[in-house]
Amino acid sequence: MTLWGYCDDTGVGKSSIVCRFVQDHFDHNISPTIGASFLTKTVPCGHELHKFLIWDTAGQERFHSLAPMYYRGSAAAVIVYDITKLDSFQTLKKWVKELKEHGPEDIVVAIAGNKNDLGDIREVPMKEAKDFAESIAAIFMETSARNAVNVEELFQKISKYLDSNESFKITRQPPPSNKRCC
Ligand SMILES: Nc1nc2c(ncn2[C@@H]2O[C@H](COP(=O)(O)OP(=O)(O)OP(=O)(O)O)[C@@H](O)[C@H]2O)c(=O)[nH]1
Repeated sequence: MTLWGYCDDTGVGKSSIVCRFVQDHFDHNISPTIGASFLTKTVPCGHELHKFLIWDTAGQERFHSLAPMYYRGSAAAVIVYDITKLDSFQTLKKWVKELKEHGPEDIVVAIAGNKNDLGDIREVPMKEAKDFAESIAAIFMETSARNAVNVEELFQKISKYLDSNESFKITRQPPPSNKRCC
């Protein structure tokens, strides 16, 4: 799975979403990603465990050319924009186009409108983003890594979607006896 998104000034919150998902933690002073970070998390899904192998890619423009290295081998891609930055939503559309043209044919696309705790300075209406996601058959959720809103749910939704699709590539592991694991 690959996460990416881009915003001119501060980041859209990709690393913060992954940090919330993997460690249930939010760092106000998180550093910009250089290149990409790799993290894993195993979550229960029905009677199985799903192991997420996550590439958190850098949003800065100088790293854009590296993106194909990460999405080419991915079963799913989460494209993140910042609901308070219209330009990040416009950039998301460019990434969707690139993914459709150069990404794996069956890649699952999820769109996350992050920072929804900042709704009072919102620039991207939720309906516009939802309609766009529907038009490309993508999963859509507004999230807040800061307030832990919809982050777990986003990954659960992707997990369920991939589970219902025979061609998914997330590693399956046998569940341990009576034990939940993360
Ligand atoms: N209010 C609010 N701020 C957030 C949220 N998520 C991230 N941030 C802040 O946004 C800034 C950028 O977050 P990052 O997680 O580094 O963003 P990124 O997309 O990984 O950035 P790059 O690594 O540069 O691509 C940081 O100051 C975070 O604290 C959120 O849900 N709400």
